Amino acid sequence: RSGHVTRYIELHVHLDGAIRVQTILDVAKRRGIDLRAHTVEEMTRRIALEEPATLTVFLDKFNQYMHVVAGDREAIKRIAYEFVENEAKEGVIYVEVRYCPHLLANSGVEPIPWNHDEGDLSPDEVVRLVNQGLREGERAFSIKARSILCCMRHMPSWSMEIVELCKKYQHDGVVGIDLAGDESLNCEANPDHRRAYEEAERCGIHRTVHAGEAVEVLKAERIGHGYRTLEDQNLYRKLLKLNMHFEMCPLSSKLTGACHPDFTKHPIITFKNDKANYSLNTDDPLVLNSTLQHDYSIAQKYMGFTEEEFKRVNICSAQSSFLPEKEKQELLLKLYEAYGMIQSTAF
Ligand SMILES: O=c1[nH]cnc2c1ncn2[C@@H]1O[C@H](CO)[C@@H](O)[C@H]1O
Repeated sequence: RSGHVTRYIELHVHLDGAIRVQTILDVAKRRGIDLRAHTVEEMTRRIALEEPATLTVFLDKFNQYMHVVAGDREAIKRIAYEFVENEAKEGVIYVEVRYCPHLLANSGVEPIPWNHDEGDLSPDEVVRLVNQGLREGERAFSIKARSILCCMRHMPSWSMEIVELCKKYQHDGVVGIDLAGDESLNCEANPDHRRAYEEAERCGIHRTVHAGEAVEVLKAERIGHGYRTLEDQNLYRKLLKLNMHFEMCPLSSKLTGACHPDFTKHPIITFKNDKANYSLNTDDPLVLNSTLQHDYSIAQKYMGFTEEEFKRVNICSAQSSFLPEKEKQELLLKLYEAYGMIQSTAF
């Protein structure tokens, strides 16, 4: 992409949807797991979604590889570390990465996911391993990484445990809670999810939710995607007035079938024209076989984005990040400097 913006913030990306294919192959080999795919190309073809499908088909792709890394301490830490390296290479200076600790554990989780036998890796230790990987990555690549823990729509019984983990690690890398998974399961009002979000609010844990209806019920501060809020103009106007932040993922919205595949008619264009508060994100670069650069070039090529709008988007992202106020101001200052909006304070 031609242009000047080279410093980014990413707020909506799934750690388990952002693993390197080579890492999956390496871990499978070490653990003696037969993947029936031996090269990065073969494995990528197996995982990647290339044509528009449904969210259900999209989420099914995780079945191709999650069993390889789940329950494996070394793999989980490595994934987190390499994730930070990937983000740094893309020019990201601050990222909030999300995942569900229960989906990577093999003990203290009911049911144990991915048909694994019971082991001894608990969701709590998963969070510690991810934190370690992220922290080492931060030091090695000089960027900042925080995490968001995901409740899963189909597993309301995990949600209270997730919020307890958010509380436990609130001052140790975890900045928020999310509700992810298949949106055809219409379950914002599920009492377990609801109780978890109430507890999050009570304890000052920041809240984002995949899908927009959830603002009132779950007291979300940000909305994952939310393209369809445009279909309800009253809701959309209300959210604009509230300065609600929308985490937009261009390529993902097409391939998960959330939006019409014609990017030139994409809802993001309306959000842009209305100068809404939103970010541009990859969502799941592994499953989409994509990069943040690719999402930005889609926005530039098909949605009429200018460098000015890219700057505004990243400033909105920093402002809507889940960082404490002081760190948020530091991050904003970095962006203003990178975008030539103030004189560098370095000298
Ligand atoms: O675009 C998405 N919409 C909803 N759920 C998702 C999406 N991408 C990934 N996940 C789900 O979130 C879990 C935790 O990271 C993933 O395991 C996947 O099941």
